[in-house]
Amino acid sequence: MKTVFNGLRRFFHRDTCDYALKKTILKRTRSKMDENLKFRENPIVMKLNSTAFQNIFTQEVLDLKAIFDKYNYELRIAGGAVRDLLMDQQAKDLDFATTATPNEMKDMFTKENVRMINMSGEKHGTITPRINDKENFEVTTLRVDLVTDGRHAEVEFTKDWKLDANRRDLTINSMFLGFDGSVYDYFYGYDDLMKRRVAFVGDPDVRIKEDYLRIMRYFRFYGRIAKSPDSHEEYTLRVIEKNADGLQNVSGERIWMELQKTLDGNFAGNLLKTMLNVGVGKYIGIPHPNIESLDRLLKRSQHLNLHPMSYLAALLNDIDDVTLLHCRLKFSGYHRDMIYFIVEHRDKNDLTRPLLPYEKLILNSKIKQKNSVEYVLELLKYRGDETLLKLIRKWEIPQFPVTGKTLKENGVPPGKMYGKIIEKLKNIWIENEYKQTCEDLVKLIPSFMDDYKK
Ligand SMILES: Nc1ccn([C@@H]2O[C@H](COP(=O)(O)OP(=O)(O)OP(=O)(O)O)[C@@H](O)[C@H]2O)c(=O)n1
Ligand SMILES: [Mg+2]
Repeated sequence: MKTVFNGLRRFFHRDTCDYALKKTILKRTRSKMDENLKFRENPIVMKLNSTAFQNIFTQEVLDLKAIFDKYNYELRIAGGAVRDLLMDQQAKDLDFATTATPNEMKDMFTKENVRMINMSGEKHGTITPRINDKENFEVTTLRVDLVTDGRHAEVEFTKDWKLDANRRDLTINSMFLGFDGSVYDYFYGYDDLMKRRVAFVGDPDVRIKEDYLRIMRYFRFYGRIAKSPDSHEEYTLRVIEKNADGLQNVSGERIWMELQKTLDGNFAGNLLKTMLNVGVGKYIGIPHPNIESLDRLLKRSQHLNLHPMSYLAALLNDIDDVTLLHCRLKFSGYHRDMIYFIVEHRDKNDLTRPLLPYEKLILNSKIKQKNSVEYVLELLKYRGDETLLKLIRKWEIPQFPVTGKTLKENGVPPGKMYGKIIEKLKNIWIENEYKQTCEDLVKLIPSFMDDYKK
């Protein structure tokens, strides 16, 4: 009760809260559950017994469960792993939910000599024990999100599994799995999963306002679950549209993490278009998307297993757009260089030696050769040029025969001249189709030295 009061007090002193958010908070503090939300009285919908399910029981998982049993706390697998196991996929990582509070867990693990790491999640209920000095597990106390600012939540712990399921984003992510294989499903997530339906738990408006990143998660899971590219529920899309501006306060890194997975999955192009249609672009660094160019890309190259960067590149009009997007999403160096590379070189043509521009890009690149080969392959996929793609895949990268040592042995003084002469020799060697040997090229050095001395 004290937590509720503190939450409310803090909330009413916050002038940044908008009206919709206030509504959300009042509703959750009053009834603790979304009003009028239909739920199953008897939540156990089935018993899992698949191989994927049996595979989760490593010694460490069993030892973790034994500790909770010893202290009489309930422990279940929550969220994503349940969803994946129900689709007969291996669970990537296991998130656990428990009736024990963080303090109770800390006491228990301390008594059992289990080390806990990364205590930063504690105020949201997450404790991370390291079992047998081998594996870390995130175990989170059942909770209700009281006050949310669209990114972070102030929480209250509960013993009610249904309330914890209610605060989760999508019905398919709101199930729990007992160690005996029982699947606990309060909000018809199992039915939705079977129907391949992606829906928020209860009112999408409430769920999204609790954490605007859920807009991006919706599209990611749509790609994972849905059978066809455009079977979104109209109401869900309208609510996303209404809330798209909430994404402006979500960090670029988190947005990019979700978007990258979406563009790596099914229906990437369609989902990107739907996102832009509902007005997400402006808030994720693509204020003026070139949809026609994306359509052309999809037509010529969709079957080539495009990299996420190609989809994004198609939407960008020029290098300035790339810079804007990078500033918003904070790409890694590898991704940043790839998207600059594609946009910079996508319009180049050479009809006499069509491979030449790509060979030059690889041989002259200032970035690691392995990366430049990957960028060129993606550029050709982007262009939909399957003939060149095959040729460049077969191309054996020739070794440039001149090195710094060669220059030194031929009397070039160390310093700036080295780089310039190497570059010049390399271009001549490329233009002559790599036929010249080191001896041939060395003969050209004196004339270049004269040029640079002038
Ligand atoms: N914004 C978010 C993030 C997470 N969750 C809940 O927390 C669970 C775990 O989150 P996370 O690990 O991020 O996603 P998963 O669903 O496990 O998917 P993945 O397989 O990608 O880990 C989700 O299933 C969901 O129940 C949520 O409700 N809202
Ligand atoms: Mg997960």
